[in-house]
Amino acid sequence: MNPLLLVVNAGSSSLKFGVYESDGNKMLDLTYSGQVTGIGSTTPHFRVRSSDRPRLVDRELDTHEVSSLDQAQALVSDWLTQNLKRDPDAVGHRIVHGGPNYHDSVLVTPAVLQELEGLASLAPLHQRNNLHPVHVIGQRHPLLPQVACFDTAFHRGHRDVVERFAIPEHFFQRGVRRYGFHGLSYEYIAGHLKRHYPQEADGRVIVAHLGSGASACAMKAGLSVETTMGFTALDGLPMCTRPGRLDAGVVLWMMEQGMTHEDIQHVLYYESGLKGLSGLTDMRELLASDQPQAELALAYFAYRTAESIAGLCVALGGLETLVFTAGIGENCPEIRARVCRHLEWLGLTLDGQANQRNASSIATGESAVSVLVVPTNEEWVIANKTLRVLTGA
Ligand SMILES: Nc1ncnc2c1ncn2[C@@H]1O[C@H](COP(=O)(O)OP(=O)(O)O)[C@@H](O)[C@H]1O
Ligand SMILES: CC(=O)OP(=O)(O)O
Ligand SMILES: [Mg+2]
Repeated sequence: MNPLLLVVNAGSSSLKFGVYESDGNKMLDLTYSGQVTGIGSTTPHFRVRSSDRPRLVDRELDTHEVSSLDQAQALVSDWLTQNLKRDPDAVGHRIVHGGPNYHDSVLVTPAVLQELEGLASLAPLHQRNNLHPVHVIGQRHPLLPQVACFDTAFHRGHRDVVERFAIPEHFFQRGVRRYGFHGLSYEYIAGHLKRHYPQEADGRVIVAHLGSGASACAMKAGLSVETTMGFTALDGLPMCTRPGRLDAGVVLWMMEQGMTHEDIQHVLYYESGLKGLSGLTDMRELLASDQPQAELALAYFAYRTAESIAGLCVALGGLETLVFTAGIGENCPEIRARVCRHLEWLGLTLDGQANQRNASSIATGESAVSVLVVPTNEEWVIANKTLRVLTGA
């Protein structure tokens, strides 16, 4: 029988999953893909599509039904138990932080699990949530292979000037480095460009992954050469509840005011970014609001995102292709337009109608930079990596 793979991708506001059948060498069919989105928001939603039914499940949830990722995991686990005709042969997980030692996906062993748990404080929104299903599945099915696929792996191998912080060397030796995240998404985009836009893929590309967490990555020949996130998933672009780049002096000031580590962590991971500026977390709510704070949050998000994209141009010596992806990047013409307006000095001009339609190519014919909208698919990358670890290929 063909191996069946389950993929679990826990983001900061969503839980996505996929069930894939493979022939042992390559992926054949996506049996189910599903997601619980808007976790912790006022509009959580559960969707599942199968190969023949695009809306197998399409259910709005009550806020209290899934106010946490734990509840979302229980919901998905119950659904899979009721609907999968047989147990999967392996499970692939998105694990946000791989630390200094993991350059590629690995089979989870008790030692690997222990090391990954040790990184939890570097990704408080994600790591424990990512590892929770590994534990639960491991307890129920101790012989089932589970594979950890890292957000950080795609960025390993950066040059020293990119990977280092300008602080004393011993911190670097102890793992204080710019790791970068969203690597599974960037790897998907790199593969997509190679297949569908081979000429662009060979050139100077920046990918803006704008979801609940947001970052951007400069790529040359499909490889990451620079990215905006660093030691943790706090740095770089502003996000739904994280500030993005922040003067470290602000954290020192908070400590001086008597705030505890926990208080500061909470402010930086749950209360900042769009929410800090406007009180609203979801981009759709912001766009619908007529409050001046909502306008400030939108303007800040677009300005700082464009500013970071401009910074990444230094790593590439210019820019030929800009790709928008993830929840906001794929679905939000207003934000793409605002970001691109800040980049017009690059010779970039957007085709307003194509942008409004979420078309796959949204720059004008005269634009010096081509602008693409590519739906990301981290689950597909995880499924392929899981299969490779299983087969030792
Ligand atoms: N149609 C839309 N218009 C604008 N923003 C959207 C739309 N759909 C989703 N989003 C935004 O995308 C975000 C989720 O992106 P996603 O990449 O799924 O996040 P994550 O994987 O980090 O949980 C939401 O917080 C919301 O702000
Ligand atoms: C790393 C990160 O921020 O991930 P997400 O966008 O899924 O929250
Ligand atoms: Mg995500």
